[in-house]
Amino acid sequence: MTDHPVIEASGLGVRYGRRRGWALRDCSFRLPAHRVCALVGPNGAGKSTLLALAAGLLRPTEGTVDAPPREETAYVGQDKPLYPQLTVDETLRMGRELNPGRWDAKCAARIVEEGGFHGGARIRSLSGGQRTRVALALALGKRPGLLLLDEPMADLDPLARHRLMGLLMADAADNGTSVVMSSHILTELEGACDHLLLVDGGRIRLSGPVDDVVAAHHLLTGPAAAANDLAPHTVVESRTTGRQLTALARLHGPVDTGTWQTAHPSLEELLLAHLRSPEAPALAIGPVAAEAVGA
Ligand SMILES: Nc1ncnc2c1ncn2[C@@H]1O[C@H](COP(=O)(O)OP(=O)(O)OP(=O)(O)O)[C@@H](O)[C@H]1O
Repeated sequence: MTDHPVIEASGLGVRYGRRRGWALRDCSFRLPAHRVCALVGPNGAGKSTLLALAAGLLRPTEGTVDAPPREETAYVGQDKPLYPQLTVDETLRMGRELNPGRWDAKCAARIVEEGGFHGGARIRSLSGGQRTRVALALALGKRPGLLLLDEPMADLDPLARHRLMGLLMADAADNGTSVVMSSHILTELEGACDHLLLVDGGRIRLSGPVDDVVAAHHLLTGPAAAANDLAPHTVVESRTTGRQLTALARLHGPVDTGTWQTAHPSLEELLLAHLRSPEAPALAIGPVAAEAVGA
């Protein structure tokens, strides 16, 4: 495993037309190769835009993005474009013909077989979740170095999602695939992803290895009257219930453990706190271009 980046962006910005605002602005980050990166953010944050840039489907309005060439990249967007008149088997055959020399027929067939539908079924007769499965089979069958997934599991039932996620992660680990996956299902990301990119309002809010980002935050619980104690720290979010205050913070020195109970947040707690506090200072851990680094 090496730490060279699979995607590197510098001052990246996208505007969909002159009269529109910036969908992405001043985004600088490095995503390490051979890792699974979670791309998180509210609706309209810029996640799909970022994935389309990495896939080479969109050109930046400003800045640069370096990513592997298209033949080494598989991209599964939200609107999985399959040919409705083809059967599942014909679709996989097309995958093989389009990817000579690298097509992994076994892997693609396994993903489809787990769905329990017939290879002779026409794509148009499949449900949304079943089509997602075929799109993922096409993407993984390509044996990509970089797999870009835009909310891949959104229309799968919980069991199918759980199984497919397991298969995807095992396959990525076995083959050293770099994965970037956007998702709104925060619980799904915990344990599955080792790198994090949180985007909000077109800007990078958090970036770095998941463990390091979590370790950089503390959940503090203490008396509301002692709120001033938190002044030296970066408070992402604080809430008061009666006389008790709970805060998610990045500490810049010791806290009085006689007054404050401290614990590390779960990834979900951390992400929710940042999503509720879009004005909190950004944090970048690891090698990134200087402009992405915040408090
Ligand atoms: N083709 C387009 N033309 C014009 N504006 C667009 C286009 N695609 C995206 N946008 C705008 O760019 C911004 C970012 O959209 P994007 O789809 O990247 O967000 P997202 O984080 O993927 O959202 P979601 O979670 O809802 O999928 C939004 O304000 C959106 O309206």
